[in-house]
Amino acid sequence: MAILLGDVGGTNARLALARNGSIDRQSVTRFRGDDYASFDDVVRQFLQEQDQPRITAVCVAVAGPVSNGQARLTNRPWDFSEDRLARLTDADQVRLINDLTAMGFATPVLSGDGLATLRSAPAGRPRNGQSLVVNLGTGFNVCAVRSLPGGAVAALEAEEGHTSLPANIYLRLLDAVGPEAMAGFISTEEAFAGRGLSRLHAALTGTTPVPGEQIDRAADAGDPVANATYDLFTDLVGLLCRELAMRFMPLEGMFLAGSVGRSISDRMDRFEASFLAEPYMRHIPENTPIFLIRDDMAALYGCLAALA
Ligand SMILES: Nc1ncnc2c1ncn2[C@@H]1O[C@H](COP(=O)(O)OP(=O)(O)OP(=O)(O)O)[C@@H](O)[C@H]1O
Repeated sequence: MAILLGDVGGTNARLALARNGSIDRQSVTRFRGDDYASFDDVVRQFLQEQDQPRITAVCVAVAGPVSNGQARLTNRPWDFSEDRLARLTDADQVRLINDLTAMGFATPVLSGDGLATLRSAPAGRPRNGQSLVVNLGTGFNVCAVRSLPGGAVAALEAEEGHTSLPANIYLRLLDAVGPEAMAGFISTEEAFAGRGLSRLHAALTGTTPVPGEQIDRAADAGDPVANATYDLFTDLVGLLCRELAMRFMPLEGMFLAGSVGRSISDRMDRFEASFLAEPYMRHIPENTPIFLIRDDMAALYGCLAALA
């Protein structure tokens, strides 16, 4: 008997089994979305690889909006339904949740190697039980988290990636890339997900977009334009996180996540300079610690917590 857990992003899907209240690490498997026509195919293949265990419950985190037991990935044409998953797995209990909501549910259990402190805040700072997960991956989104009595948390759904860019970020980008290239930077997600980093690099080099991991490798190898792209991108992430700090007041911490989020973690001096640049109400970002979620399984922990 096992619980089936899933974390489905625009690029990757991770599946795992949980037994006796904890995730079986051996079972965690990553599937590339491009290799499958549907999520049902991924589930079938995973269960076959795991010798068809009896599934009692399912929770799948999806990178897209969820309502009435249905969900659709924002960055891949896959749809999900609790009823269909129940039929496919024979489980009695099936729950679909947003992937950032899952990350929010995971925040209380992340520790050790799974979490790095990128920026400390004063120990005696005011506390308010609020934190925020900020994911920069194939997509962009946030999850506001509030502690509840007894160690539980409330994790709020949002579609922050589909908000308009703040004016200060828009103007910095306009200055760097010119009006023609600005047409692509229409929303927060278009600027801050992986394709935003790629688009920025393409605009600065005058070439076609390449994946973020390629820009990251070029920057590590000392390529000047890749480094200039990362410097500007990190400045912009700092400005955006200042906006998010004002909107959500996450005095317990802001948790950066996603492959793109992880790739800026060695540029925290630049991040901090723009995070704290605005003098008005600076005490709020100053009192906000910044963490990096390094654990690839974070959303899976959140799925398990969501079934509890
Ligand atoms: N080292 C890296 N540096 C910069 N960008 C990267 C790096 N590795 C992967 N990416 C980019 O990150 C994005 C994938 O993000 P992630 O690995 O967090 O996947 P995901 O879980 O599928 O995303 P999401 O949950 O947002 O849909 C792609 O745009 C990819 O090109």
